[in-house]
Amino acid sequence: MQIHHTIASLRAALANADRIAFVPTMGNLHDGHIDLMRQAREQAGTVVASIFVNRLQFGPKEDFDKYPRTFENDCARLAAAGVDHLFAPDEKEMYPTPQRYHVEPDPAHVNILEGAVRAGHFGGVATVVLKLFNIVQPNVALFGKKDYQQLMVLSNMVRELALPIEIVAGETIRADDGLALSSRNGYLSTAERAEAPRLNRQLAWIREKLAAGEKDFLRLETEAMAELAAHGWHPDYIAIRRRSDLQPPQGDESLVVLAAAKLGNTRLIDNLEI
Ligand SMILES: Nc1ncnc2c1ncn2[C@@H]1O[C@H](COP(=O)(O)OP(=O)(O)OP(=O)(O)O)[C@@H](O)[C@H]1O
Ligand SMILES: CC(C)(CO)[C@@H](O)C(=O)[O-]
Ligand code: BAL
Repeated sequence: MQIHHTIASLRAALANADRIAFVPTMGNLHDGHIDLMRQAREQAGTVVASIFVNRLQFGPKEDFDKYPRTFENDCARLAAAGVDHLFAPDEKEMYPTPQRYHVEPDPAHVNILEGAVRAGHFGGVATVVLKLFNIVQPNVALFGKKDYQQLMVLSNMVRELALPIEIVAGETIRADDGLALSSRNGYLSTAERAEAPRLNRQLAWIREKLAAGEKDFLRLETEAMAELAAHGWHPDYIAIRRRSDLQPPQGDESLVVLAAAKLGNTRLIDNLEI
């Protein structure tokens, strides 16, 4: 695997690539990331991953400074997964001057759920991903469903800006007890880690109730949040939405139930398609 810290080096290496599959990450890699690399390998002859902790998508009180950085380990995992090129720029390379040109996603897509809690987050994600797309110029890019709203926002960006890139969604990879793998799981204490699968269990409970014909979405959302709160969580939302644009369902659409909640100092998200 070749490691590139500059745009010039990556561009030179990719000059003759035929078809490129790209997986952007913020590092501290786990099996969820590695599954995306595996799918990327099936998509194209050249696989590019990136590691960049993007300041633009973190709020002032969020965990940018303490976000886990495990570069050596990540490189070993990417090489073992058959990644051809790793792009790992520092902040000066990505943002040599303050980033003044920003992507402003559709407010209807970002003023809800994660975006309502993390103001400016999806603008920061869209801006860095568009810039990474311009640097890598992939044919296909892969993102995990764990970050369901991110996937929706980026799919819409690609469509509205007519980027010639196919977006492929990877299923959420979970621990045996159901907890969605996430770099932020590493912040959990032993007791919190034992409690953490309850988030997924509440989503599964909602899915079961819906399958059994329950129609009162608000009751399910409220009861699931109350159950979390009773076990020491601070839920931001549990919401049953239509998959296409994450708005409240109007009729017979395909649904997804999404959740975000804090356990101690750690904020976890998860979702289940219904
Ligand atoms: N459990 C998972 N299964 C599948 N894909 C995942 C999983 N976790 C993360 N991804 C995907 O990996 C890509 C990079 O994500 P990122 O580096 O932010 O990892 P993360 O574990 O989600 O970290 P964080 O704790 O910041 O949410 C994104 O497309 C994300 O959706
Ligand atoms: C897509 C991404 C790499 C942009 O920084 C990040 O939001 C992530 O890791 O999901
Ligand atoms: N996995 C999404 C990146 C973030 O939480 O900032």
